[in-house]
Amino acid sequence: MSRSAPLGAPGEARSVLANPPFRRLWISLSLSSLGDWLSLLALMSLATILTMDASPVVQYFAVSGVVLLKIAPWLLLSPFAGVVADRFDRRLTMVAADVLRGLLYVSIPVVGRLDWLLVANFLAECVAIFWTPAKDASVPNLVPRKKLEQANQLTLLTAYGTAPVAAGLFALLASLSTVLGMLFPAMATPEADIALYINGLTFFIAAAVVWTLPLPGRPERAAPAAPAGADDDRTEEVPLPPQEADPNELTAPIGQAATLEVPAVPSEQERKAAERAEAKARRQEAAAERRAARASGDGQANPLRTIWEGWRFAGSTPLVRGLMLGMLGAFAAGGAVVGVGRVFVDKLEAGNAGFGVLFGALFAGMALGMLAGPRTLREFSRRRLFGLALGTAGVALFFTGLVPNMVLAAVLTAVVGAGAGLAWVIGLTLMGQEVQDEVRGRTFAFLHAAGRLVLLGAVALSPLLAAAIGDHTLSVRDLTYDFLGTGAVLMVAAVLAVVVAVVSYRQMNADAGDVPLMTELLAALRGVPVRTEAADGEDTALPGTFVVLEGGEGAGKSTQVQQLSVWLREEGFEVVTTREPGATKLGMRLRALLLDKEQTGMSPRAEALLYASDRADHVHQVILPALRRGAIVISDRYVDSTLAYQGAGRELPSEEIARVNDWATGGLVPRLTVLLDLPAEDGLSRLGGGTDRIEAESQDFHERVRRGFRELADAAPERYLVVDARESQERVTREIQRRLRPLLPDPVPSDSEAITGMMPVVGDPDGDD
Ligand SMILES: Nc1ncnc2c1ncn2[C@@H]1O[C@H](COP(=O)(O)OP(=O)(O)OP(=O)(O)O)[C@@H](O)[C@H]1O
Ligand SMILES: Cc1cn([C@H]2C[C@H](O)[C@@H](COP(=O)(O)O)O2)c(=O)[nH]c1=O
Repeated sequence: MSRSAPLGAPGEARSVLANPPFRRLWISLSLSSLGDWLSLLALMSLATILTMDASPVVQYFAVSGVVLLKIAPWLLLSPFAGVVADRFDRRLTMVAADVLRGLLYVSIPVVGRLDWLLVANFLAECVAIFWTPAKDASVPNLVPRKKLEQANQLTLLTAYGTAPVAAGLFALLASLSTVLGMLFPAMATPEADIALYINGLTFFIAAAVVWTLPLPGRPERAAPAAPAGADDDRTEEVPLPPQEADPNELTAPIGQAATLEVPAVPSEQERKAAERAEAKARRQEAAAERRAARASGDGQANPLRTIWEGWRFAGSTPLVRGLMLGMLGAFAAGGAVVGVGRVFVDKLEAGNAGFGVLFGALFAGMALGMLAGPRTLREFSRRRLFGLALGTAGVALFFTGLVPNMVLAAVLTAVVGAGAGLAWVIGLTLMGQEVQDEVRGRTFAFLHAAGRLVLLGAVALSPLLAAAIGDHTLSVRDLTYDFLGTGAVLMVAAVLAVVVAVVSYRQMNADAGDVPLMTELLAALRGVPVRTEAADGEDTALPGTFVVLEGGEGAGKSTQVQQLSVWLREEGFEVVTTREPGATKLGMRLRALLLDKEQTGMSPRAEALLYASDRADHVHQVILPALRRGAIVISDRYVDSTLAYQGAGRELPSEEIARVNDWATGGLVPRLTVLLDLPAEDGLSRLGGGTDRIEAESQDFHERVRRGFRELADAAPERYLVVDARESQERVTREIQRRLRPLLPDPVPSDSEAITGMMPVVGDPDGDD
């Protein structure tokens, strides 16, 4: 994930709010949230007042009915809401939803009956279901990616920060009820009625504000015909004539499609290549149109299919899976707290005041977590922080349940709130960044639906569980311990939160590089970065697969790169083959310098830095763009070559080389490194013709290089495949295929035909399939 400056300083909040469209959305969200909380309090109070003469059971059901009817629609309608958010004009959806909700809330005091209160409350919640994913999915359309975290912090701050404001407002209205009753004699319950009118008004204002937002008419859909250009600003993809190319003209690695500035007077070969590329683009465009028509029938996509796709997506990437799991675990734990919280406080003999304190501590903690957490841990990996925050909340909750003491409970509840708030803001941010616009609405809708289901289940089951466990007093000699059923439920919820935190941490940390957690945490607390952008967030969630072939001279790397690329393209993948040094324009110049035998006396450090410099450009220009669009990148040499040649060969300290290269590459680590292992003598004897500056080094040097490579592979066997390069070429290829196959993504999705078709096949300079 990119390092966006978290909120916490006024300047940071201002920088997000300086964006006028987001500022307008935020104002409308603040108003709607304030209205929502106010209406909850007003409806519960109204339900109590309207059932004043009924039995306590009816009164209990009336009040809890308000809450249940707020939750139930989410279970029924959420999936459809996601489709609406992804298919329809999000601005219109939000405006219509705000107006409808405003009308419904205003109608409650006008009608003044319990049955209509419950129905209108239910209907308003049904409408809110369509509003929420439309809003969630719109935020990334209004703010730059790097500011998403701040934007989400602000919207969450509003969502929860307005709760105490609404409570204060309602309390004020309640304390003025006598005066209000005199001013508005027609109102039976002036504070609740006025709260509901205010609520209605906030929704009308919100609708007017949203109407002014510059949201796209319909959500952006991925353009299947031009995926390669989606991430960068290239204008034209032209297949290169690989080997004959003039190094000064080309910026691409071997056999790779690259961006070319078409020369004013193109050569015959370039003209043909451009014609072929144009013809291919036309074919791809036609195929994309056919696919789009097939997918949408008469322009209308099948909603069930779209829902299914959204559902499948939610579980298809470790990151989203980890996030979903973590957030749902948090809902379950939160539901248990809500379910037993009031009784728990009673058992501590703290009554309503105590409940108020815990309520306040939770919200204060959440605000602190959302605001200060990302700021304090600015340098910490967001993927790791999510699980860590959740785990911290779980541990605090465990001790809240274990130690039945009101003061301690208040402090620990604040910690629970801080952890939950931090996890929530990070979770939403990561989802906003990682989930494609096309399915973002559905993903958020599923999160809301599943979250409410889990919440409802936890709220309903936790009191039963507490009752089943019961309260016990344990005595050991003079010591007694009150073991509360409610406390036990909190501990169970805490264990669940910790387990979920660990699982989601592991899922999301899978690609996050190998910086030890404590090292990173301590560095982050000191404000020192130990990770770089590529090692975290965005770049580790890259859809592509990065594979490197390493080995000494003549080991067969280029041969295997070629074999693998042919195989993978046949399997339907987009493949980018590349090499070091010399994959970019700058790299070609560096290569010429580095391998020039005339270049005598180069210092080992300068040599290492030049290779690292070539690599930095390579990663930035070639590797990352390809990985971002989902390609399989196969590189002939990478960081290990510097560690082996300049580290072991030139005897430079390997930690220093690793550090420089970590910085140069942004921490990008290959998914698999294949080491073609061969005695130096055998490899050198395979090379015909003259030698370059490095090949010309002594046999001792090359033997040290070989040992260097082997030590690297031995140290991290899970990331390496070591192959005996004396075996036949075919055998070596088969061995690599066997190891690589399980690491490959699913076979190409139906609409990526255009992607694979676009890439030239190695050995086929035409670039045609
Ligand atoms: N498994 C093998 N057995 C025998 N010869 C091989 C094998 N693999 C490749 N060769 C031959 O060895 C020579 C060097 O192969 P290749 O260029 O693929 O090696 P390389 O590792 O890329 O070399 P360099 O160090 O120059 O980058 C070529 O002539 C190639 O045909
Ligand atoms: C990436 C890298 C390479 N080298 C050396 C190894 C080779 O002798 C040449 C590259 O040429 P080839 O095409 O792979 O034969 O450069 C190095 O010393 N350090 C590196 O980081």
